[in-house]
Amino acid sequence: MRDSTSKAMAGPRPVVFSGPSGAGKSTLLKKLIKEHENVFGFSVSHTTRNPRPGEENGRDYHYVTREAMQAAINNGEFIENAEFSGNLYGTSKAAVQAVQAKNLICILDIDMQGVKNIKKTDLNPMYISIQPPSMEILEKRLRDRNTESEESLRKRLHAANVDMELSKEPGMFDVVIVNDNLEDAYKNLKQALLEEINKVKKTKTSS
Ligand SMILES: Nc1nc2c(ncn2[C@@H]2O[C@H](COP(=O)(O)OP(=O)(O)O)[C@@H](O)[C@H]2O)c(=O)[nH]1
Ligand SMILES: Nc1ncnc2c1ncn2[C@@H]1O[C@H](COP(=O)(O)OP(=O)(O)O)[C@@H](O)[C@H]1O
Repeated sequence: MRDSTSKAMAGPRPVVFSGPSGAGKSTLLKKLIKEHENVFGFSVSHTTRNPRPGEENGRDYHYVTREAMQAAINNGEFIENAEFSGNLYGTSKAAVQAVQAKNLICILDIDMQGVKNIKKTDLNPMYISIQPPSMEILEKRLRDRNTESEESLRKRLHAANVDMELSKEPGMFDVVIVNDNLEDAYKNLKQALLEEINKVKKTKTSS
């Protein structure tokens, strides 16, 4: 039996975002959080990859060594963790609690392994998949982003193929958004979250 009391106390239902690297998750999430900063909070993951130009420790990720991260995982500090493209990534319990303590909708940006592992927990989020219009467009966007080496690009494109296949499994996601035109994708995203956004706004104005 799941403990509904602790969930009710944990605040609004979290939202998990997944989809291939380069699909546009960060772009859409940043827009969403900027427009609704009193509604959404980002679960800041840990990673062993290096920060990209413009990324900030503690805001985009907690950048850590593999040794430190493995020790924290062994210590039971993570809800889930995964190896992606040669690096460790994970959601700490503290990252989610920090958002829930503010009574915000907690947003998780995680890969497919993370989605599968979160499904085994009692977090009970809504699952949204962000997909590119095609593999060709995905590759172009990833190349134009200019953040990856040829080796990393190859790994990401391979993972994207696997991800896009796994995403087709019925029931894996509550909502699938194809990010072709950015403004249209953003509108669809807001529409999918409208009910949850209104719920949070209502509790804020009535308290
Ligand atoms: N399982 C899991 N995946 C994560 C986590 N944080 C980020 N990811 C995923 O790791 C992958 C790589 O992320 P990143 O290095 O930021 O590259 P990008 O997706 O190309 O911008 C993406 O699919 C993210 O969704 C996490 O805490 N857990
Ligand atoms: N709808 C879109 N049309 C064109 N370019 C896009 C669109 N959405 C995102 N991008 C660009 O594609 C690249 C990958 O997007 P990003 O948000 O980093 O993806 P992810 O977080 O899923 O890896 C970025 O350079 C971003 O500016």
